[in-house]
Amino acid sequence: MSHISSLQDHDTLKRVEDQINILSGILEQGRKQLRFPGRLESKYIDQRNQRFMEIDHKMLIAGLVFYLGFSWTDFYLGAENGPLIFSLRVVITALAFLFVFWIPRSQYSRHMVTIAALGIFAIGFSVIGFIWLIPGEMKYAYHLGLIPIQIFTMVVLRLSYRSVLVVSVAILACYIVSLLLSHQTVSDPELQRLISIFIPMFIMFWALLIVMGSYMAFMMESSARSDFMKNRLLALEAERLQYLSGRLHVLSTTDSLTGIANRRFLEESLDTEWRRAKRSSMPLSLVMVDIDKFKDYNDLYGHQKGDECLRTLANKMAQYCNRPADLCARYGGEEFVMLLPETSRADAVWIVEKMRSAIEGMAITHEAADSGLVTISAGVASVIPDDSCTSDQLLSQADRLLYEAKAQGRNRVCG
Ligand SMILES: Nc1nc2c(ncn2[C@@H]2O[C@H](COP(=O)(O)OP(=O)(O)OP(=O)(O)O)[C@@H](O)[C@H]2O)c(=O)[nH]1
Repeated sequence: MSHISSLQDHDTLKRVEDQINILSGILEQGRKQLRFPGRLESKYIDQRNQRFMEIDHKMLIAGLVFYLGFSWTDFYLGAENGPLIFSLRVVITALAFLFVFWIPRSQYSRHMVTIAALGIFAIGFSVIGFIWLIPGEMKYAYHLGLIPIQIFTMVVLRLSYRSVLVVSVAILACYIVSLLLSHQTVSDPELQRLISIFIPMFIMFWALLIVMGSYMAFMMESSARSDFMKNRLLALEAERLQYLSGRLHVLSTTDSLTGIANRRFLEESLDTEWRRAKRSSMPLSLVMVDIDKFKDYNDLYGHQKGDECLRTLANKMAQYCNRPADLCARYGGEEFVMLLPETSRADAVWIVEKMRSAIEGMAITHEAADSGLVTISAGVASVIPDDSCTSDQLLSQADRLLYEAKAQGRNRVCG
């Protein structure tokens, strides 16, 4: 992993941990949350809208069908205004249907709950209008129509207690204003007495329903928000753990000095690639690389310069492992191993020879070496794995060939 990507990873972890701290802080306060800070609120609104679409959208459609279904009363009770009330009901239903299907697909979909609240208010307002249009005492039957609308408000908008409260109070307020403006009296004194008792009772029952409905919505919204926070916290904790386990895996498989794979990772990869090559009957090449006279280099230039040299060479060697399954690992000390799956001996020798020459070409001074420069020796072993051999034998063969390269005078590849 490069230094830059590890910095970016660290930023990711910090961002996740910051969010965990904010959420844990809110949860620890134990207060009921009705608005989250910043982007958390818009995430919650997205989730609430999704839920609204899954359940309440269908209820809106059912409610509208029910509203339209009551058109028979318009003709039955509306007398000469019957056709007008019916036409108004049809137009309002058609407009509402248009909104119900268009809003979720439009750019206003984020505000669907608010728009639904406005729609329910409009339906309630229309019933108050119909009360004005129904002649005589029959209009009182329409007062009852406001109660299903109140119940519908409480059910459909239950996840937004503000909407329940505002829509319910607004419809009730319009109803009371309409009563005050109409000053209607009926000729039968007995009926008038009944109505003068019925209306205040009706308003009281309605107000009670609003108080209960708003409280229920308040509890449901705060519990939905608390569930949202807990789920979000769990998701963030999972993200953090995933990051940390990934980081742990990188640390446990990376050589800390050079940043390339370590011996443990090489052994895991060798095992995997061995089995893969065996299945596909493809050649697997393994290269053992050793820096020439590295002890003298350390003695001459010091251990720190030696470390620097190891890093430079490791980087260079990694550049010759181009395919996704190729691997360059530090095997120990100044020894490296390259694993080249699906690569024949000839191809592997060709790659390693190019690498050896490139390292020599880097012209790193090494006064104790015959050439005066830092060089490498390498042994290349290849096999098409089967049951007659093991990966350890492949390693031993590469090691033997490396020593042959050393014996032949160093700065060469044997394969
Ligand atoms: N600076 C540094 N040196 C290391 C490290 N690991 C191993 N070495 C040194 O690498 C040297 C390896 O020396 P030898 O195995 O004797 O071989 P050589 O001097 O390279 O000689 P040949 O292999 O025969 O060419 C030792 O002096 C180790 O101390 C390391 O992490 N950093």
